[in-house]
This record gives sequence, structure tokens and C-alpha cells, in this order.
Amino acid sequence: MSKKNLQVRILDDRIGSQIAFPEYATEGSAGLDLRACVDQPLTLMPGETQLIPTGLSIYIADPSLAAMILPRSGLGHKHGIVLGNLVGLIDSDYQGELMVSCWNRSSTAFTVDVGERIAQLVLVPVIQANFEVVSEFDASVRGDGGFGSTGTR
Ligand SMILES: O=c1ccn([C@H]2C[C@H](O)[C@@H](COP(=O)(O)OP(=O)(O)OP(=O)(O)O)O2)c(=O)[nH]1
Ligand SMILES: [Mg+2]
Repeated sequence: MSKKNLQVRILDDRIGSQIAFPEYATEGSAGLDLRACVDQPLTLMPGETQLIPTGLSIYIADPSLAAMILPRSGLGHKHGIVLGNLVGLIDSDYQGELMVSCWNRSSTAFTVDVGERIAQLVLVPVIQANFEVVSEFDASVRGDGGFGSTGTR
């Protein structure tokens, strides 16, 4: 499969040795796991949120792309470790360190180990809108119906 070249900067010397460089876990993986680039294990108390560095920055450069940081399902479902911002959106012009807002939404403390895979990064296509202001829309079947307007069954 052809892959998109993406510029990456390694901001921490441990990446590539003590902390693995991100890679797709399988050929069909949509996400690259991001690892906690912390100096020591970090405990998130119930309800606590902390911003965790990844030791990496990327420069997507192309405005028709973005990256999303998403929770890992195992951590989220089994341990309640999700993202403080629910989803992280990485702009194509962002050049700073990739940061993961980790939220322990469970009722038990959770310790993130050095190099632990805490979230995943997915590259996604983006279409920027050019707003065309109109006074009326052409009629659609739905119109302004929403929020359950089509029923539940
Ligand atoms: O989970 C995240 C979310 C964002 N970012 C970085 C990349 C992104 O391009 C930048 C800004 O994110 P966003 O636009 O979501 O935040 P904002 O609160 O609107 O900040 P800004 O005013 O800088 O756009 O922060 C991360 O590193 N991790
Ligand atoms: Mg913003």
C-alpha cells in the first residue's frame, strides 16, 4: 500500500530506543499508537486529566490533511483512560509537540508507564469550506428536522 510521507521531528533522545518510534501495528491499522514520553510513571487519579508529551512533532503541511488523536479502545473501555478533549485535532500547520490529554474517567487510579501506548494518531482528509451565503436552500426531504425526528425504530 502506498503511504503518505510525513515530516516528523524526534524531540526526545529515548525515542527509537527506550521508547519505540510509532508504527502501524498491522498492515491494515488505521492508527499509529502514540507513546507516553514521560520521565517516570505517571499516576492519574480518578477524574484527573494530564497533558502527556509524546516526544514527537509532525508537520503535515498539506491543508487537505489533518491528524486526529483518538483513544485506544482497550484503555478506554477497560480502564476508563480516554482523552480530556475527547478527540485531538492536529492542524496541518501545527509544528509543536504532539500532546495527549489523558483523562481518567474511571473511579480507580491508573498509572501510565514510560513509553506506554496511550492514544492513536490517524491521518484524515480535510475539505476546507468556502462559505457561499444564500437566503434560502433548495428544499430537502429532511428540511430542518433533527434530534430524533425520524423516530427510534
Ligand atoms: O490533542 C491535541 C489537540 C491539539 N494539539 C495541538 C495540535 C493542534 O493543531 C493545536 C491546536 O489544537 P486546537 O485547534 O484543537 O486547540 P485550540 O484550543 O483551538 O488552540 P489554538 O487556538 O492554538 O488553535 O494543538 C495536540 O497536540 N493534541
Ligand atoms: Mg484551534
